[in-house]
Amino acid sequence: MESSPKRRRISRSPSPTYKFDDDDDDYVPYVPVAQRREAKLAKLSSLSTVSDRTKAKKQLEELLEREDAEREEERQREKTRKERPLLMEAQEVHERKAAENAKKTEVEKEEEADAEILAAIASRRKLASDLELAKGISYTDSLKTSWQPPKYIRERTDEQHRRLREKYHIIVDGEDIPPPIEHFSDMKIPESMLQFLKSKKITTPTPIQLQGIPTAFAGRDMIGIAFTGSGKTLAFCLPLIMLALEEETKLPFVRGEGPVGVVLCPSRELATQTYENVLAWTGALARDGKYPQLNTLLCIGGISMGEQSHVLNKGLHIVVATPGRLIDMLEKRKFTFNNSKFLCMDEADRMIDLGFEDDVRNIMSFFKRQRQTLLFSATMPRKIQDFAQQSLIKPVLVNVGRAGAANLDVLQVVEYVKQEAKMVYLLECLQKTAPPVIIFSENKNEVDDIQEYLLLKGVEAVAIHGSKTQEERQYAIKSFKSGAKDVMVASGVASKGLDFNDIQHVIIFSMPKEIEDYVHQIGRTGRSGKTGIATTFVNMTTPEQTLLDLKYLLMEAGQKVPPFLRTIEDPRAAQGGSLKGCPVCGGLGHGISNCPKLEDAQRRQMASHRAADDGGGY
Ligand SMILES: Nc1ncnc2c1ncn2[C@@H]1O[C@H](COP(=O)(O)OP(=O)(O)OP(=O)(O)O)[C@@H](O)[C@H]1O
Repeated sequence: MESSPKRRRISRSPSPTYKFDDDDDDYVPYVPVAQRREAKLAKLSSLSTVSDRTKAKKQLEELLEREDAEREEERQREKTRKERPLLMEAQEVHERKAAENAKKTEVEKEEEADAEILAAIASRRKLASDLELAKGISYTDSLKTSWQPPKYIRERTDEQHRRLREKYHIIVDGEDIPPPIEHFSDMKIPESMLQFLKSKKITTPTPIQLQGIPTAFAGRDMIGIAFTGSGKTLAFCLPLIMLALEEETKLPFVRGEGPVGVVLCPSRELATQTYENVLAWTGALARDGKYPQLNTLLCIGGISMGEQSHVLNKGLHIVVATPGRLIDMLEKRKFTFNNSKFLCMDEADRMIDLGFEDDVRNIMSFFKRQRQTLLFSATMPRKIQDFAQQSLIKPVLVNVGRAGAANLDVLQVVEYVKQEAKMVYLLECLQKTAPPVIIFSENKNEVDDIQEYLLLKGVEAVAIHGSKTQEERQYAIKSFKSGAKDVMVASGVASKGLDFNDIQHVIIFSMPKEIEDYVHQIGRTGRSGKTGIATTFVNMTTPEQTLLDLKYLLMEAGQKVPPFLRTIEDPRAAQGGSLKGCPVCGGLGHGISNCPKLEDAQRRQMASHRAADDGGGY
């Protein structure tokens, strides 16, 4: 007969982690109470003297009485537990919680509510491709590249890297962060590229470049946050160009092959601008004669792909795109991402924002191998950072200045101007500086009205907004960039990330509701180390919360706060609430529960659900 499993010893060499031996040394078998009593009595009878036996018997009786009393108590507790209705228990929990809550300060309550909303947002699906999500694929290591910093930089201590970052106000987070590099020449960039950058007055890396370029060259996923106009475009394009160069040099691309990577932008204008930069930089390399020509495709709505068929007829290295057209091209298999390994999202917060999220996921599904993913923006609220972090592999966060903070090279002036006086005052305002000037309005009709008014007054103005045709938008940008037109009137959406030379003055005709948009708009001036002015009109129609965000932003940037803004009270301060920045939009004047960005996002989401229900979709 087989021996009882309890007694069986498994005779194999012991594993270091698992114990197959059931004969545990610490094992204490259960002995019933009656048996224990008998054992104790037996022990008692073995005592030699009568007095010893009497004393021990008394002790034993006391012990047994105590044990009986304890058991009876436990039985009673169990009985009441079973008999008490669940509702009563729930009521008690509720009362206990209410009492605890009453003890909490307003700050704690607000923090708890914020944490709950954040947790709800964070529970969204991971930003990974549908394929990866479905198959449960997740990579654990960053992409390997052959690049490494020069030996003398590799030999520096962590403390030296830390001091350098501190000098440039760079905050980093992540594992094994590549070192910051203060000179382009130490980044192992081809000489012809260095010369070209020099000819464009780009001689020393900006803070986001000196930490961001080595990070990306090292193959690391990254979240890059830096002020408007601080040179983010070079920080993400250069790594892609170098990667493409390496691949092309190893084995030249032929028709149907490529691209190596893609830069995704939220607007056609921004994509066009980035594309032009990539063309200039790759052109500079090819002119050198030592490097091959890299081919770049601009993939945006509103332009005919036929125009670019010459690019598709060759091997393709880089694609700069907006999401919609890119998905269309990938679905039509004009090219594939089968061998692509680099994805960068410019203005990533906008891109990940509700609405674009599914497009991004869809685009990721076309990648067939591990990729390096970079996210860049001037404003990157904590919500997006948290969400994005889960989608990247060992990401490095490079943050230059508080996410969402304004560029300190912009002098911010806020003026109270009555609605009906705005147009007339605008003319006066235009006298403050020489052109070029950009005027922003949140409303397309207002953009048209302002342009018409300025044209009537003899001001050379062009206008750009979402309802203009692609030709009209291109004409406006071209004539403004070339200096043929002095003033550009633009809707907020069209403004993000556009880099115009030496804008002297930004006039915000209608203050955007979301403070992030304000930061992007004033960021069209004060670029690449130059200073600029931003004048913003506010009045009774501006929501008080927006004014509060503005007040705090001005205070943070050390700007003058006009008296009418100074008088606006923060309700959170009155309630003793917290004055931290909103984790969703970065605004300093409100908490998450009344964030305008969240409201807008929810509205957009509901609208898209409605459209989908109607069989529409977007
Ligand atoms: N290292 C540098 N030194 C001087 N100028 C630079 C440097 N890097 C970039 N620039 C210039 O600074 C300007 C702004 O750069 P870029 O458009 O990349 O800024 P950005 O950070 O992307 O801004 P935004 O957030 O508004 O998109 C460009 O005209 C660019 O040529």
